[in-house]
Amino acid sequence: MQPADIAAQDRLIVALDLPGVTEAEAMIARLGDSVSFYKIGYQLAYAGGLPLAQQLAKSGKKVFVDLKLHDIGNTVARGVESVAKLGATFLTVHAYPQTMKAAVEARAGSGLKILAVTVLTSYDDGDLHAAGYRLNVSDLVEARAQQAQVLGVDGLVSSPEEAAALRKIVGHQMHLVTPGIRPAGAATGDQKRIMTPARAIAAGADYLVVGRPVTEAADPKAAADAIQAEIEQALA
Ligand SMILES: O=c1ccn([C@@H]2O[C@H](COP(=O)(O)O)[C@@H](O)[C@H]2O)c(=O)[nH]1
Repeated sequence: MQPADIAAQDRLIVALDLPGVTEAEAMIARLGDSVSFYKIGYQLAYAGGLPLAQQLAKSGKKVFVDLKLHDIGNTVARGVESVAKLGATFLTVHAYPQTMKAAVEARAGSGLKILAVTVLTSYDDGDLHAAGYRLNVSDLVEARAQQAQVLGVDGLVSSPEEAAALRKIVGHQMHLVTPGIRPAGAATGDQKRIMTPARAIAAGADYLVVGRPVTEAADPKAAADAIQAEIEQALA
C-alpha cells in the first residue's frame, strides 16, 4: 500500500501499553471511533493480549503486534505463522538478517506484514556504543534499512528523525512506522529520538505510534483527537 492510499485516521497507532485486557478494553471503549489502529506490545501480550488482538481485528480495527521477534530462524518462522493467524496487520522483528529472512518467508501468503525495528527510539549514539556497536544511530538505521529492503521486509520502525533519509533509500515501497512521537510539551519519558506528530508526517512517516501521551492523558480521546487533527493538517 502506497502512503497516499493510507486513510488519514489509520496513521495514528495507539500503543495499548496497559496491565491487562480489562484496562485495554476500557481504553478502546473510551477512544471509540477516534482510533482505528492499535498496537499490542510486551505488557499486554504477556497478560492475555493476543486473543484481544484477534478480537480487535475481527471487529474491524487494525492491529500491530509488537513482539520484536529475534531468535534462530526456525523459531522466528513458527512464531510468525502463529501471529499470522490472529488477523493482525503488522508484526515486528529485530532487523537482523537471519531473523528478517525467516519472518518474510513465513508470512508469505498471509495478510501479515513484517516490520523491521532498526534502532530503538530510546537509543542514542552513546547507547549504541555502550552496546558494542561502532556505527552511530543514523548509519546503523540506514544499513539495516538497506538489508531489510533487499530481504523483502514490508516496513521499517525507526524514529521520525530518520524518516526523511529512509524515504530516500527505500522510496515508497516500504512502510515507515515511527514511535518516539511527542506532541509539543508532552513528557519525553525514556524516548531519546523524538518528533511532534506534524513534523513526523512532514518528514515522511506513514504511521505514528503513540502510547503514553494518549493512554496517560487525563482525557485520552481528546489527546487522540488532537493528534489526528495535527496529522490531517500536516497532510493537507
Ligand atoms: O523503537 C521503538 C520501537 C517500539 N517502540 C514502542 O512504541 C511505543 C511508544 O510508546 P510511548 O509511550 O509513546 O513512548 C511503546 O509501546 C514502545 O514499545 C518504541 O517506543 N520505540
